[in-house]
Amino acid sequence: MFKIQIRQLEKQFVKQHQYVDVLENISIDIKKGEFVCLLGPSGCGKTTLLRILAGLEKPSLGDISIQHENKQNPLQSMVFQESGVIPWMTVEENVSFGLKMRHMPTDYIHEQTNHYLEKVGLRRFRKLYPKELSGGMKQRVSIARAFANNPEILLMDEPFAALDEQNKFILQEELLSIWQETEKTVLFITHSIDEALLLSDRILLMSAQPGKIIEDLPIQMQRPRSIEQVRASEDMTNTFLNIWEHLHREVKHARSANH
Ligand SMILES: Nc1ncnc2c1ncn2[C@@H]1O[C@H](COP(=O)(O)OP(=O)(O)OP(=O)(O)O)[C@@H](O)[C@H]1O
Repeated sequence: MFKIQIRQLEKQFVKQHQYVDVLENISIDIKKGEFVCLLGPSGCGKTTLLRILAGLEKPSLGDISIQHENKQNPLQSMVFQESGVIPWMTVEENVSFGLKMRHMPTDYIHEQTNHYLEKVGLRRFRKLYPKELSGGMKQRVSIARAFANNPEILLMDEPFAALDEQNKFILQEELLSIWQETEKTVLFITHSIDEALLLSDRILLMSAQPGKIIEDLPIQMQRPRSIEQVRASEDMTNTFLNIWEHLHREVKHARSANH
């Protein structure tokens, strides 16, 4: 059963009075509970694809469908690179915001909020405001809020890109632990090959603009994975090099097309 189906999706934008093809012939099937990473050169349309799935942009052509199993749940939640926390709300209020907006029962809001604050290690900091938090803590708030809202799918746009390496590893582990518990379907954009190898069931590689899916790589290494295991595995090293060469080629191709 596919949770997300994308069929022959195309997207054009008008830039300086000209049509620009940003996404071309994108067809993707994502199973329920899959963790899929999108990896591709800068400007290839990853964020545009996520924004289309979030309902923030319309496709120029093609179809998307997200299976809405429980109509009480929101269809999707999005987590951005820059923290999407609301500055005048405490940590706790930020996490419970979506649930309150949907008028969920008070007990359920408390339960969900406490559970996810615990999962991301923020229970002690529940009364703090975003200006009192580090970058890593703010991203934890965003992740807790996204999962607490119990969406059908999670869309994550480079959520850890601005974090230092240590914080990144800790948040990746926390995210995987929550994902395994909730069995949510996740579509995750990253520029980091290591991150994609650590997190993914599948990596979708995109070409330079106009963005097309040019490889669909299953990552079969057993979980839980640590970055040390990923680096020590010969299979993963080969996949890393394959992706690296692909990105290198695409970036060169994009540069020569621009000159
Ligand atoms: N609203 C818009 N109007 C016009 N052009 C846009 C708009 N949004 C995005 N674009 C263009 O579409 C292309 C793809 O942008 P997008 O942000 O989706 O790429 P990306 O792969 O996510 O890039 P990065 O990895 O650098 O974040 C870029 O050339 C961008 O300038």
